Amino acid sequence: MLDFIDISFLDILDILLVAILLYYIYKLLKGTVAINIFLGIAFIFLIWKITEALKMEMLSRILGYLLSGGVIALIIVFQQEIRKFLLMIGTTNFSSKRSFLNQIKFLKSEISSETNVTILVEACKKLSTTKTGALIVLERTNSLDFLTNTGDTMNALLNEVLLESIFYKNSPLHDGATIIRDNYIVATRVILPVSNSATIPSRFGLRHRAAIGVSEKTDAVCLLVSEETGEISYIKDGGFELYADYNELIDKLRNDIA
Ligand SMILES: Nc1ncnc2c1ncn2[C@@H]1O[C@H](COP(=O)(O)OP(=O)(O)OP(=O)(O)O)[C@@H](O)[C@H]1O
Repeated sequence: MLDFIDISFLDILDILLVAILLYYIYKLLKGTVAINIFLGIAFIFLIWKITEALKMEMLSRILGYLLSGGVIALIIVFQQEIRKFLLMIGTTNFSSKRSFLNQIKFLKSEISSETNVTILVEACKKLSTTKTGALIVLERTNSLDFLTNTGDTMNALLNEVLLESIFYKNSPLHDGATIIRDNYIVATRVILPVSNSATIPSRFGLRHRAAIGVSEKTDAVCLLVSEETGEISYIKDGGFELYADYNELIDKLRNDIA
């Protein structure tokens, strides 16, 4: 009687993989209009499965044709998202680049690969007191190469004065975002994808939307100094990470990029 509860290991694996797939799709579409299209399709799929189970031949066949024929339409509608999805999967380094580097640290003792978080926060504090706008993106496991190409590449060891001078208002490099990989500034004047999320309060402009955008599309985290208020924001996973003081911010950063 309880035959239907007979769940094998492969069933659990199947459910787990579908859950991971759905999570990635949700992460990709969160805050965009595409999420409504996705929910619409999921709803039609659910109805189709119910009509199939209830053996409602005609309706299930119509919905089946609609869904199978719609695959091509979906590829066209979601062209951008599919591209980003593949990029996200393709650039996810499951073995964690940093832990690998840490393991072979003894081979390159004089070169530090770990981001110096204190330098970052000290630079932001200085920029904050002068109300100088800044947008710093910290690469994690997803490669940001597709973004660095939109700006000027450089290869400079992270340095507080250098960071401050990049964002200095009259500097030719101050516009756009600066990308940090390990302990290096690898690009400046980078154009980030802007978030369309309707939940971002209207007082936040493009700088904040760009920081949220890149943290939605990739696993990068951002430090942002507002030109208007001098406030330092820490952005992660498409949202603001709150912190009580600078020490907590440093701890959070260390945790997230270690
Ligand atoms: N897509 C983008 N990618 C990277 N940087 C961007 C992007 N859009 C805007 N910026 C940066 O943000 C600056 C404009 O910020 P804006 O005033 O619109 O933002 P804000 O969120 O209100 O921040 P602030 O509080 O500093 O004013 C631009 O000069 C540019 O340097």
